[in-house]
Amino acid sequence: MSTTHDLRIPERAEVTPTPAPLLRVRGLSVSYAPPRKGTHLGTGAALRDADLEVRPGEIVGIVGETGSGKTTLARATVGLVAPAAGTIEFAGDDIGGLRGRARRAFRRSGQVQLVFQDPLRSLDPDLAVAELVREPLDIAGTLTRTERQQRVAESLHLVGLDPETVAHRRPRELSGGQRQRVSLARAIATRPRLLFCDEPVSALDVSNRNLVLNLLDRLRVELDLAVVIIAHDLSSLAGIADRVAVFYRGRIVEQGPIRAVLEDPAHPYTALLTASAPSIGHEDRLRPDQLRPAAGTPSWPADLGCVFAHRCPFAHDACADQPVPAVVPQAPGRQVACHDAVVWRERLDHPHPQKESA
Ligand SMILES: Nc1ncnc2c1ncn2[C@@H]1O[C@H](COP(=O)(O)OP(=O)(O)OP(=O)(O)O)[C@@H](O)[C@H]1O
Repeated sequence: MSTTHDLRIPERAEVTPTPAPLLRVRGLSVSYAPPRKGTHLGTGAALRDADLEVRPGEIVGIVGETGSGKTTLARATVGLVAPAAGTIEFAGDDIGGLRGRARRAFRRSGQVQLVFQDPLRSLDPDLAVAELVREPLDIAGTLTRTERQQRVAESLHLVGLDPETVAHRRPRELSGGQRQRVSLARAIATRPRLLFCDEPVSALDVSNRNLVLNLLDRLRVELDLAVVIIAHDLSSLAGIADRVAVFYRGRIVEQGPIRAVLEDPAHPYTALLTASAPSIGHEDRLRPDQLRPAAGTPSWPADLGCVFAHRCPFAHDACADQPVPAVVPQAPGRQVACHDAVVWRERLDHPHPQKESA
């Protein structure tokens, strides 16, 4: 039996004004392969029914395990893959619906840039740093030759590299941290308003990680950038992101202000992530073993109901076969997709009757 819980909280009397979103993604689904005959749109999609907003000057973290659809959201936003459903608005314009020449023109404008995961693979090994950073400006075609040269030098300075030292080097002649900075310089050369960084620090050692994360924080202020950081682990986002969206199997299962999400996760998967990362969360956080299904728990199909049901210790029949509400407002700025959002915690104190008698 399914139980429904009204998690809506009353409107607050005073609402702090927030700037209009720069990016507004609604019901976005992306499929790399056409849907199989007789199946609904979402089946097999890399991203399903995603809602996300990013405001100017904000850093939003997106976190989830490999293959959960994080990069797909970024690729759809920069126009590298067309949505199967849903809308993508950038600065009030519908960019998800752009096709052909219009889509290429938007990409060339460089207003939204994506820093790829692996600079060694994404940077052309035959080009020198100055050419790599200048290339997006050549493609945009809006600046003179002199302006482009100035912009290349400015962009390298902004990421902490000395143009004189690195301009003529090839990517293989740089350290991992320097290559990451060149990727960033290339991405900011067009002065984008929104930057997606795919795993910007996963290949770096701890000291370089902090340097690059601090650099992103500084760039967002100096260039009034909105930044989306894609990460595998919550801990690399904890000190830098304003908000976080948690992905699981192509769905956003929870999002909200990062501190609130880390300290009081409303989705069992987020709780499992925080429980598994001792450096974040708080003293009362749950233990991983409390958030894993007991032996003998049925293996739920993933496509019909909740994508996390097969790993969720609190799953019941409705989780297996009833669509999860896309968003359940639960607190200001927070959204969670779970049949039993928040109330699953009560089961920790009052175990399910079937389990007591087992
Ligand atoms: N070009 C592609 N063609 C076909 N399938 C793809 C393609 N790119 C990604 N996928 C599939 O789409 C799903 C989501 O992939 P995506 O790269 O968005 O995940 P991710 O969360 O970014 O993973 P990772 O952390 O490993 O980068 C995965 O099942 C992946 O195999």
